[in-house]
Amino acid sequence: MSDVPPTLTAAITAGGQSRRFGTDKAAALLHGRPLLTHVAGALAAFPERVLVAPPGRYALPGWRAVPDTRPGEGPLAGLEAALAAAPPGWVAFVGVDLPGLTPAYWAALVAASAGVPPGVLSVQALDDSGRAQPLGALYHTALRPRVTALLDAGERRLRQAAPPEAVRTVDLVPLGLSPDLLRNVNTPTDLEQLMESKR
Ligand SMILES: Nc1nc2c(ncn2[C@@H]2O[C@H](COP(=O)(O)OP(=O)(O)OP(=O)(O)O)[C@@H](O)[C@H]2O)c(=O)[nH]1
Ligand SMILES: [Mg+2]
Repeated sequence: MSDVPPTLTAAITAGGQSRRFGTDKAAALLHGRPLLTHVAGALAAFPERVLVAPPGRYALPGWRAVPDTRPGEGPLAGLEAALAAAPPGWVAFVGVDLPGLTPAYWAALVAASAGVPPGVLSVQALDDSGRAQPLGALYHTALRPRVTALLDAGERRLRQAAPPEAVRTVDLVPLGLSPDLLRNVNTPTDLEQLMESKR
């Protein structure tokens, strides 16, 4: 069965506390729709869709709810749960606070994952300062033992999930995509600024 393409999985990590936002930012409205709905909409074409969140917190039709392996331990722990829940292959991993990501953004990352050497286990877009973005990125399920070992050792930074040599970066600009897509919402002010910029 080695000629069957591996399954693409979309995973939204939504187990955060929104401390900086003040209320649950997944439910905050942008252009009349919750941030969670924006994020999910961009990933609707993925054949597998999982939502890593506390049981019962959100109802997202078409998405399989998966509990955290380590509740409250942050997005790196959310990635561990996502990689455990996904069939072997690439996982598009995103938070609730990246409402600007589009199907074209994800298609660019998926295209960049095709034919990478076996050592490449993550595909990450470059932001407007040229830094690879670990949230809103692809991770291969082969990273799962590494992520578990990192968490066991006390690491909590998502950026550590893949070592630099295992990351394929994607420059969005030559693809006609704006790094502005990566603007994320941590505070109410961040959301207000997104509302002012047109979609
Ligand atoms: N599954 C899971 N997701 C998490 C966890 N902590 C944060 N996230 C998610 O990771 C994404 C980015 O995290 P943050 O921007 O730090 O969100 P947050 O932790 O809710 O907000 P702050 O409390 O302000 O840091 C969001 O989608 C969060 O819901 C967690 O423990 N488990
Ligand atoms: Mg946080």
